[in-house]
Amino acid sequence: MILVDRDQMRAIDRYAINTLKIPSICLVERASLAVLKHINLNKFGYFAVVAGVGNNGADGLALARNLLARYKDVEIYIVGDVAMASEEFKINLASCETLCEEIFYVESIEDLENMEKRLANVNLIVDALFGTGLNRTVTGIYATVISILNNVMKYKVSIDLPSGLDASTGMDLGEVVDADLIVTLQLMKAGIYEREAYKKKCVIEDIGIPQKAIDSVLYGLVN
Ligand SMILES: NC(=O)C1=CN([C@@H]2O[C@H](COP(=O)(O)OP(=O)(O)OC[C@H]3O[C@@H](n4cnc5c(N)ncnc54)[C@H](O)[C@@H]3O)[C@@H](O)[C@H]2O)[C@@H](O)CC1
Ligand SMILES: [K+]
Repeated sequence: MILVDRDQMRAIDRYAINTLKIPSICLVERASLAVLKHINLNKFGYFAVVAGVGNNGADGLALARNLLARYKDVEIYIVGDVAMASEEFKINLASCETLCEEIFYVESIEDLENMEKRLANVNLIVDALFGTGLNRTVTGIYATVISILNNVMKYKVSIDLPSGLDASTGMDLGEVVDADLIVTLQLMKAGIYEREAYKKKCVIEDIGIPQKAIDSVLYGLVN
């Protein structure tokens, strides 16, 4: 099995997007469908997607949109400054706004309390706060959100990485989402593999990044 650290995975993403000209939004869509594949829609009908404003959040919003397209109940919680969001996030948010009545921007203590209360009603929480972009300790509102997710005792699916886990070392960067299932994208992250508890809950899903991107970044192969 190929293991990649944070920098390697991000370089592979960049190679696929910049050199192989695969639109980033297509990778995000593939990521969302890869996660959807692992959700039992007969068992779960009421979802919360908790999203940061990077591309992990974009994956989460694309998943929310795909769940909404299947007439599922979805509440969306956004943590972070939307003005600073990635393009892929903004595109998916615009679509979610047309489909979903329940988009909550989590900024204040009242917002956190409201989120905690409402999460008691959902069946499944999607963790789309941080993926490979996480590069420092989780503090402040993000740490509180992760504590709430862990306290509500609902089934949790993390996209790419449990938010708070260092993709390279497997160290906890503060609070970490206690995921029931991790759908990691394209390649196994060294940080997940390091931690038995996470590794055994993790599946790897192809999102269409060509082998050429992997060979080029990991082995310096170019043709
Ligand atoms: N186009 C792409 O690059 C792709 C990205 N994908 C998804 O996007 C993820 C990477 O996305 P991003 O690079 O946007 O990053 P993330 O969405 O993982 O994180 C968002 C941002 O949070 C900030 N951040 C880091 N540590 C923080 C902390 N402790 N507290 C607060 N903010 C913090 C960083 O500025 C980072 O860019 C992957 O894990 C994967 O889920 C996939 O959809 C495949 C394609
Ligand atoms: K995540």
